[in-house]
Formats: sequence, C-alpha cells, structure tokens
Amino acid sequence: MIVAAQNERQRAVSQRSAVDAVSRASSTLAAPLPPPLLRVADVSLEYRSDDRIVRATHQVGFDVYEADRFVLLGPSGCGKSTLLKAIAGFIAPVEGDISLAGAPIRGPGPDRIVVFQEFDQLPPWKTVLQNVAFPLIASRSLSRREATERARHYVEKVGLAKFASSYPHELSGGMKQRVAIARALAMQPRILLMDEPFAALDALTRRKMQEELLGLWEEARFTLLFVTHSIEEALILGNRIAVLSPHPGRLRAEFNSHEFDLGSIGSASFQQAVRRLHARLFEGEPTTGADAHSASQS
Ligand SMILES: Nc1ncnc2c1ncn2[C@@H]1O[C@H](COP(=O)(O)OP(=O)(O)OP(=O)(O)O)[C@@H](O)[C@H]1O
Repeated sequence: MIVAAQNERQRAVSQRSAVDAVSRASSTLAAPLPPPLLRVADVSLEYRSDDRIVRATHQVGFDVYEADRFVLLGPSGCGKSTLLKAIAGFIAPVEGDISLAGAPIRGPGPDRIVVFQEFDQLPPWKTVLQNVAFPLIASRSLSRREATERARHYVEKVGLAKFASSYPHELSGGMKQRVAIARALAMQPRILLMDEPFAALDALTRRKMQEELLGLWEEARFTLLFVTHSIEEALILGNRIAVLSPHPGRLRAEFNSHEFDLGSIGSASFQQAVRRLHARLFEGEPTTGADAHSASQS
C-alpha cells in the first residue's frame, strides 16, 4: 500500500513537473497534491557588507514533497549553497518565505540536517560511533544508551560497523562522508540537506556513494534536497530537478527525472535528458562540446 501510494503520488508529481516550468504553467491536468513538506516561495538571498550587496538568488520558488529526492542544479556561484543555508535556517531571506510543514523557518533546527562536501565535518577526537551518537545525545531527545543504539544502527546501515571505534583520521574521504550521512540520518530529520557531498571524491567512490544513497532512500524514503552542479548526478539521484540560472540564481526550469537511476547511464533517454538539462543550464551562452562534457561529468 505504501509503495502504491508512493507511486500514485510520484505519478501526480510527474504530471506536475514532468516538464519544465514553461509547460507546467500551461498544464491544467495535474492531480491534487498533498501540501508540500518544504515550500520555498519567491526567495531572494543576499550577502551584505559595509560597501556592497551580493544578491545570491532572485525570487526562487519551488515545493518539495515528502520522500522527494529534489535536486538543485546550477552553475558555480548561482546560489545553491546559499539556498541550502537559508533552508537550514542559517540565513534569512530578504524577500519571500521558506516554510517546513507549513511553519516558517526562523533558524536552524533538528528537523533539517545538512551534510557538506568537506571531509572535516567530524570532530576528530570522537570515534565513528561517538560522532554519530553525539548530536542525538546533545539534543537530549534520547538517553545515552538509546542514542548509542540508534547510532550503531546507522553506522551499520552505511557499512561501517567494523570501523565503529575508528577515528576520522583513520578513514578515507568516502568513509568520512558515510559517517556524516549516518549522523544526519540518525537524527531522523524531516528533510536531509546535502551540499555537493560527493564532489570531492574520486569518480569510482562517488558512483558507489550515489548507489548507497539511493539504497538508503529505498529503505527509509526520507526527503532529500541535494545540491550539485553535475547534470549526471542530478539525473541519477533526483526524482525532480530544479535548474537555476547563473548568478544571481533564478529558477529556470523544473524537470521530472524519477525514471533514471545508475542503470540508466548511457541509455538514449538518459543522454537526451542530459542534453535537455544542458541546454537549459547554458541557455543564452555560447556552447561548446567541452561544456557539455564537464557539466555532465564533473
Ligand atoms: N559569505 C559570503 N559573502 C559574500 N558573498 C558570498 C558569500 N558566500 C557566497 N557569496 C556569493 O554568493 C553567490 C552565491 O554563492 P553560493 O556559494 O551560494 O553559490 P553555489 O551555487 O553554491 O556555488 P558553488 O557550486 O561554486 O559552490 C556567489 O556570487 C558568491 O560569491
């Protein structure tokens, strides 16, 4: 039943976003959807200093539904990380609203956990298990024993049971990211926010981590908001993709991509989707074969 309901909802979401924003505007066929979990409504974000204002995003809006794997895709500097920080509650919009389950976001909270790209997110003096258990203990939502049990469960989930007593400096980059993912999932946030978490990994490890993340999602169906500038990664990991324009980021289009996974790479439809996304990303710019290559592989 859950899967059927999920499929039904996926179909409804597909109807709504199988398309970019252009055709979405003209569609009147979309089935009624449940309210979104996350609503980003016309959000503009800025960095202000004494002598200048940098506008990072301009009136960006999108909805993320329960169990979505929603990807923010855009070129470097278009404001993806800034948007994620705003959703996490670290930055307030200068215009527009962000709400989670209908409540405005006013600051950071345990319902939104971020996994960053950097490998130094883990306190080096704590073991893998302690790293995963620490936020659970600090939030006082569980007793120390319960927190350790839950942490052990997630450490196993990411395949690090044998390394539970290891320290971060004894782990590879991919293993450190697994710990960060376990730590985030253990908090059971309403939405998991990931900011290019695999970008600093080698290509093989990155592929493995994408596979593992999809495996974890298949099991737990958490809601994911994932930032990347890789078209290929967006198609593999996302069921919906929002394409942002270059600086300052504006929403250019929204694509439905739930039909793709790691097995789709190389198929004609996958390549066609890469080309469509590439065209949207580089709209209005002179295009070269090198651009296409770097955007889809990097
Ligand atoms: N702390 C800051 N102070 C001032 N400007 C900033 C700050 N952080 C980011 N910016 C600017 O805001 C804009 C958006 O930056 P942001 O890091 O969100 O982009 P991004 O899409 O995540 O880029 P990348 O993919 O390279 O990480 C850029 O023009 C950047 O220079």
